Amino acid sequence: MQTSQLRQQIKAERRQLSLQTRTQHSLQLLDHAKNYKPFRQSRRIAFYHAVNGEIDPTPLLEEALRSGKTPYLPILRHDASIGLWFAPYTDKAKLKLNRFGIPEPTVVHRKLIKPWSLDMVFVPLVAFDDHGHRMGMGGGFYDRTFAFKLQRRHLTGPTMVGLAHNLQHRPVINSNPWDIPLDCVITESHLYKF
Ligand SMILES: Nc1nc2c(c(=O)[nH]1)N(C=O)[C@@H](CNc1ccc(C(=O)N[C@@H](CCC(=O)O)C(=O)O)cc1)CN2
Ligand SMILES: Nc1ncnc2c1ncn2[C@@H]1O[C@H](COP(=O)(O)OP(=O)(O)OP(=O)(O)O)[C@@H](O)[C@H]1O
Repeated sequence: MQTSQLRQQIKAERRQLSLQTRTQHSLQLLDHAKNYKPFRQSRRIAFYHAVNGEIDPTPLLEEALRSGKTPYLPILRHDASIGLWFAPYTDKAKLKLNRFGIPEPTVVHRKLIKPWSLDMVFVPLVAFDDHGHRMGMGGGFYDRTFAFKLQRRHLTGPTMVGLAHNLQHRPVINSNPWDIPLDCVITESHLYKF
C-alpha cells in the first residue's frame, strides 16, 4: 500500500477509537514507561499535545512532573525547514493554537531548549514497524529537527520514543533515507525496543 493511503487508513482507524478506549490506552502507557530505565533516568523530556485520536501522553507528563522532571512541548516556526523548537510545558490555559490547530506554548526565547539538550523525546506518529521506522503526519518536522542524530553519530542525542495505539503497528512500512529511527515505541500493550 502507498504511504499516503496507509496514512489515511490508520488516521481513520485511530479517530474511531472511543474516548473511553483512548483514555484507557494512555493510562496503560504509564505501566510500560515506568519499567523503562531511560525514562526513569531522563530529566528533560519533550511531550506533545494529542490531536486526531493520537495516544495522549498526559499520564506520562503527570508522572514526569511528580518525579521532578522538566517537560517540553514542540513549537512550529514560520520557516518549517528549520525544524521544531521546544518550550517548557505550561498549563493548558496558557497554550495557543498553531497553524494546524495544535495547542502550543507561546515563545519566550530565553526558555527555549536546543533539541540536542533533551534527554528523551516522546514522538507522535501515524504508523511504526518492526524495525523502528516511523511514519508521521508528512511534514518532516521531527526528521528535520533531529537530523543531527544521523549526521554525527557520536552525538547520540535524545532517546526517541514513539507513542502509539497498537493498531498503528505494521510489520513493515516504507522508509526514507532522512527518517530518524525510533529507539523504542510504547503502546497500550507493548514496549518495543529497536
Ligand atoms: N500532536 C502532534 N503535535 C505535533 C505533531 C504531530 O504529529 N502531532 N507534529 C509532527 O510533525 C508537528 C506538527 N506537524 C503536522 C504536520 C502536518 C499536519 C497536517 O497536515 N495537518 C492536516 C490535517 C491532518 C489530519 O486531518 O489528520 C491539516 O491541517 O490540513 C499537522 C501537523 C508538531 N506537533
Ligand atoms: N532532514 C531533512 N532535511 C530536509 N528535508 C527533510 C528532512 N527530513 C524530512 N524532510 C522532508 O520532509 C518531507 C516529509 O517527510 P516525511 O514524509 O518523512 O514526514 P513525517 O516523518 O511523516 O512527518 P512529521 O515528522 O512531521 O510527523 C519530505 O518530503 C522530505 O523532503
